[in-house]
Amino acid sequence: MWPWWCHASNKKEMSREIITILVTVFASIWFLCIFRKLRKDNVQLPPGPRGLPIVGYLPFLGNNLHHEFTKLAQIYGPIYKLWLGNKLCVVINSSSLMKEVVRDQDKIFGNRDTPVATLISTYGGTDIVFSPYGPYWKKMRKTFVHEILSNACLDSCYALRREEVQKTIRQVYNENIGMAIDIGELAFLTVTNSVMSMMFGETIQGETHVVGPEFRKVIAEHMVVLAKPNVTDLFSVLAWFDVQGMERQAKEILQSYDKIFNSAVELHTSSVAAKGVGGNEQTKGFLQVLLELRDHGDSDSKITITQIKAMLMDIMVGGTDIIASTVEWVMAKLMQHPKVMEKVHEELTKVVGLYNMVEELHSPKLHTLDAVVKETLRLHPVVPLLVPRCPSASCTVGGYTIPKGTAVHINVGAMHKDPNLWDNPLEFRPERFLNDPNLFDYHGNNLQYLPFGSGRRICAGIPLAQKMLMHVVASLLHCFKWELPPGQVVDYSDEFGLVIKKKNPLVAIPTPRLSKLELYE
Ligand code: HEM
Repeated sequence: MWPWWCHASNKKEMSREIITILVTVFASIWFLCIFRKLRKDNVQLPPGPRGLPIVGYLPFLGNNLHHEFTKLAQIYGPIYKLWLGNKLCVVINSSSLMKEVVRDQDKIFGNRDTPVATLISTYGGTDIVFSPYGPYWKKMRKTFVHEILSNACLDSCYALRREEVQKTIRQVYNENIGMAIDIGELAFLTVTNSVMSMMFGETIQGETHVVGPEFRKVIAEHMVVLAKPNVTDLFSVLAWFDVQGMERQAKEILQSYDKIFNSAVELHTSSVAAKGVGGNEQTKGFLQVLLELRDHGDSDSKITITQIKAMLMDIMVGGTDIIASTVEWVMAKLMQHPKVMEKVHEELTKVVGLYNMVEELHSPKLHTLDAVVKETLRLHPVVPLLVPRCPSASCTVGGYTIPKGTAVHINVGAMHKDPNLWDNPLEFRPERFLNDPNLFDYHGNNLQYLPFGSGRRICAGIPLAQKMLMHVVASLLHCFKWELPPGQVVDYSDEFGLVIKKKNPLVAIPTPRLSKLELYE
């Protein structure tokens, strides 16, 4: 049940609740007006559960939105609607209807449905994920893809992420052999440190320990704010009131990010001033690349400091928890399927060799591991409802009207388990990705498999995500054998949030696997 219906514990909260009640009365009148208007206009909305007056289906949803949406799909079919407060939500569950949204009408569905706290915490929605479709978004995305995720930039930062993966391997070897460790936490630290290292580059490396722990705390708080439902978004007349205090929280988070980014910019500027731009031979981080565009870019590529910070924030949010959770799911799947684990180990021995460490250049040859990662993302897509879209004009999907401004959830999680598309959909069978390796990739072309979304708003970070995911998983598996602690079984319960995580962390015991122990040093 939703936390904001809880009783008030002090005067301030009581007055908030009185305001809420008053405003809810206005909201219900407003809701009835909309409802009448839709009827009068003869708009045919998709079917869906009725819910209660005023609050709609809100009290019945529970916390695990992705499971609830999939259950409702079994009752109401490939497209259905729900009223959450006076917000109309539509859930799309089939591949053919997803095509209508992300391909046939991709431009109309190019906007996001952005909650108010999200808008505040992302520099007013000026980042890539939440900015509306248009010239501003195009420029931000182009800068990100061409400047940050270009092969040249990613190759030049390889040494930085490689160093972080090796640090993890060293740490596990020196401190954790024979001991149970939390794989999700290990992956999160590795990935966050790699991303921070690439972001700030060698110029301020060594100083990142100053911002490291603080950064991790802010990201964790931000994830909560991005995922938590806010009553203000569901009753538009509440827009003036911060009933749950989430807008205040979002402002605080933004201030924390800003403090960290400002100190990184200062460190960078003083380091460049000390060494001189020409004399600086060190690897450039993303921040330096972007600051150079701010200072020396032409009218097309010039970028403001706020845009830089918003972009860095997307990299932190997109590049840390999502990759770390995927690593944990992959490891969980392998722990439960020892025969597949054996095949992956055989492949690593053959391609990499027990006298070598894994390098990113090995990834294209690790076909079995690639299939394991793909199959894991089919069964456990970490962003199963994608990032909600919002049509910029009223349109038709599956013969039903989707009014302008509706929040549209694309239920990739349900589609990935559709028995009409997949044989034995609930079984873990990586070989389905091995038969024809070109049939499924991460680029959203095959509308049967969309872990990174599809269309214009597809994940912008795929090249980096793919590199890091394969390198981290392959390194953990190549360097160690992993076993569950005695008596433990892998459990697959999950928790809804911006990223779907394992509810109970995967804990496993490593033993060394390499033939040359110096490699661990
Ligand atoms: C396993 C890793 C990842 C997964 C599964 C993933 C998944 C997704 C999904 C499902 C979306 C929404 C797509 C849609 O609405 O169609 C998205 C958007 C996005 N992702 Fe990722 N992501 C990952 C890693 C990353 C990384 C590493 C970065 C950045 C370095 C990143 C940056 C972004 C950005 C900027 C967007 C917004 C794109 C836009 O709106 O134009 N992601 N991601």
